[in-house]
Amino acid sequence: MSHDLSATPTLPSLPSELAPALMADLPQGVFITNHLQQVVMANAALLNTCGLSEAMLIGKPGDFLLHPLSNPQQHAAILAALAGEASFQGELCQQRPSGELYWAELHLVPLHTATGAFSHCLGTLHDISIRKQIELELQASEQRYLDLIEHIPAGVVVHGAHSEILQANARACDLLGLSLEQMRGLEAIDPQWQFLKPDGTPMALEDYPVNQVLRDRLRVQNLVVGVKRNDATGLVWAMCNAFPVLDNGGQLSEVVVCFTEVTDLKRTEQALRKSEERLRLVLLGSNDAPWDWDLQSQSVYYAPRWWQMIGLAVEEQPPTIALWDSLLHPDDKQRVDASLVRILGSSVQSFELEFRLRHKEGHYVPLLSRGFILRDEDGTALRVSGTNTDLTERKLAEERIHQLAYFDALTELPNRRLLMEQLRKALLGCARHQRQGALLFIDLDNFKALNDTLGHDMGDHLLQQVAQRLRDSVREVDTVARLGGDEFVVMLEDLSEQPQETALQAEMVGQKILAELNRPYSLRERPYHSTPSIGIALFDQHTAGLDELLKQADVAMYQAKAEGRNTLRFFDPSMQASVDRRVALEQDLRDGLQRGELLIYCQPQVNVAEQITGGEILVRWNSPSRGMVSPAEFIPLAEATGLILPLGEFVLRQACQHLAAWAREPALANITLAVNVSAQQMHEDFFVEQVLGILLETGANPQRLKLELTESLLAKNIDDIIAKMNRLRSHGISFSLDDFGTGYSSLSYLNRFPLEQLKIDQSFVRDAVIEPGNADIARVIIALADKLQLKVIAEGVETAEQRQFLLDNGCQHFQGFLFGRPMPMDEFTARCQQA
Ligand SMILES: Nc1nc2c(ncn2[C@@H]2O[C@@H]3COP(=O)(O)O[C@H]4[C@@H](O)[C@H](n5cnc6c(=O)[nH]c(N)nc65)O[C@@H]4COP(=O)(O)O[C@H]3[C@H]2O)c(=O)[nH]1
Repeated sequence: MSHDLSATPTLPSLPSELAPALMADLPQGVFITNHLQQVVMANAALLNTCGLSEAMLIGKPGDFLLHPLSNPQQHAAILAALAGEASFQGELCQQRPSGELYWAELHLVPLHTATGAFSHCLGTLHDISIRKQIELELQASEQRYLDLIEHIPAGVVVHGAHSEILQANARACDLLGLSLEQMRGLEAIDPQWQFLKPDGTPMALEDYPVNQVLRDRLRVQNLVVGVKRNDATGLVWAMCNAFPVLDNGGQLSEVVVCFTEVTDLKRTEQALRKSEERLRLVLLGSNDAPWDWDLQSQSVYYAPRWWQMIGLAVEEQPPTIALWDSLLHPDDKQRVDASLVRILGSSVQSFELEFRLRHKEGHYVPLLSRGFILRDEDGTALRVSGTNTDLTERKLAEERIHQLAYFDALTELPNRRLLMEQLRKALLGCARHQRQGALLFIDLDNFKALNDTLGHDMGDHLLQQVAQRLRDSVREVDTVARLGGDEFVVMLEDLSEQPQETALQAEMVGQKILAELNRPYSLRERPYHSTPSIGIALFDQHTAGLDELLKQADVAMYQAKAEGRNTLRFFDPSMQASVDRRVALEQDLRDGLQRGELLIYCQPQVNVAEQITGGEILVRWNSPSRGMVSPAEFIPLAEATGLILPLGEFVLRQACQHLAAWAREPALANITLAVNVSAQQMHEDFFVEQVLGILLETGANPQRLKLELTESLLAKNIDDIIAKMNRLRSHGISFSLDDFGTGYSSLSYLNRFPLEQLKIDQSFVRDAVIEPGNADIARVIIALADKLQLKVIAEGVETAEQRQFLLDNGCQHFQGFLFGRPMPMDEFTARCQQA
């Protein structure tokens, strides 16, 4: 501000008249004070700047420069300069008389005479208000900028064009662990910096954000760097954005680097990555197959293991939910689809479902699918993720455990435990279906002797063969179990509703088993003969305890043993008695057939005019010991024992012989005989040949032979039956469907059978005039026959009223006591001849 006096110039000798003129033209304010510090001269520019007139200034002291707003130190320096002690240069705040403040730059230079005496002081005053204003604004702006960067939450470092740090805010100092003083001047290549890449490895110098900008002059955006600090904090992570600042000439002048700390984020990310890695390893090791289903976009992700589980290469097919659905086992589909709809529509967060998916090789893989559901605030499912676990091994293990727990290891038959469970279920089934069942307790005779003489090995071998034969002797639905040792149990379910019939069915199976187990065995190439003793107990919904039932069968088995072994016995004495009776009847029937005790009767069939058009052949058994036995009694027995085959053949032959004999008599030549054919006969391979053979042998006219089939016969092996009927039909034989309306024949394929006639069952006829329901059925049958272009005949017509009803409804053929009971053939022949 003030200068050394020795450096001040001396006043040049200037013609005094030139000085005012010179000063008047200067644009700068100039004034001169004398050694008394009075203003002696001032130019117009000065007066203008100060807002003073010459009168206000000339001759006045130079203290007009001392404005109270300016610095007191400046005042002293100005006064010293005016006194010639030193020069002055400075910027001061001044005030015009109008009160207006302005800034001025003041230069004061003391002038000396040639002898060195102070004579004058030369002053220049320049209004710098505008410049000052700009400077102040710049300062304020600078301050604002500094305040701004100081307060933003990011760290900001400003580098110069050579990477040296010019400025840094407190957040940057804090983040980088250095004070502003330590930072200023530091260059980006300073070894104090140690930056790391996102993966934690050291970052190359040229990749430091500031160096990238210096090199490329391009922004660096969102670069994550790790900063190693020398304090306890260790490593911090920051997201960096850096950009170049260019000067007016387009040259890079600064690089600004902004840091946002992301240490927490980075740690979370690292933790997440670790957790993902752990999850990946766990999944790799766990064998589970992850999947993910975005319900909104319907996009699905299946992990490689998912594909592998069902034998497909990854994405061998488009990964869709439809693919999964198409691989579902048909038996699981409905359940699983319904469960998913229910689960997604509810508020549950997780679920477990078991199902099977089709493997590429065709088999199904059992899977447990565990899923987690992501929902929005309204509870709508957005996404489902989970894993599939292959249950093959577990299922096999469960099966093995089940096998061990419920099956006998030697024979692989169910053991006592499983038998008891099945028995419990069977008893419940009895109550539901009103059907009875039977328990057959089978014990091998003399098994202990075999074990003792030939060894346990042979004993085991025999038991295995017995098990197989038992299995082969019963239906799929029946149970064969081994209780232990040589004790077996066969449980028959769903037998008849009638105790007598149930006993018969059980006895049949028992006989079959007896016969099967009596066949010779081969024990290691050695022939062996074994017999069983069988005890039978029947059960129904009233049977009390399982153990009690088993004991009854056991007791019956001991009874069989006591009665000489190799036989069967019923627990219930009345059952036993009925079985005994039945066995005797069977033997008698067999003998009776041999001895010619069977004969045929015929019942007339008439038309509307009550003329005999034919007759139904009905067999009779004239037993010397039993009298005339009804076919209702012995036909079921004949069917159960297979005797129906020779019996049926006998009846057919007898009928054909009569037809052949009648052919020559005009009164009889047109009579048609209907012969009942049982299902067993029809299912015999040679049946067609047998019928044709009898026709050939007797010479009967096939046109006069009608075969009566029952409805139930048409339910099994339909194609075979149709083929046989067609062959017989092609020879002129006709068919009538007996007992129509009592069976379950499906009307939908009735027209596939080459029938000629439907026979309305007598039960509908009997009550047709009493019970409207039966009348309706009879009407429907007649209408149906009409629709199918079949003839219709009503059987069991006993009254004129019944006949009239049938006639009124369109039935034109009748059979029943009203027209004649079944009668011996001679009688029938005579009646036809009389007509
Ligand atoms: N209440 C009443 N009954 C009447 C009337 N008209 C006829 N019947 C009886 O009804 C049965 C009609 O024979 P089905 O339905 O074929 O029923 C026959 C048939 O299924 C079977 N059957 C008879 N003979 C043979 C045969 O040679 N072979 C086969 N497989 N079964 C036969 O035995 C069943 C019973 O024969 P049957 O005792 O002779 O009994 C005959 C007959 O006597 C009537 O107006 N009122």
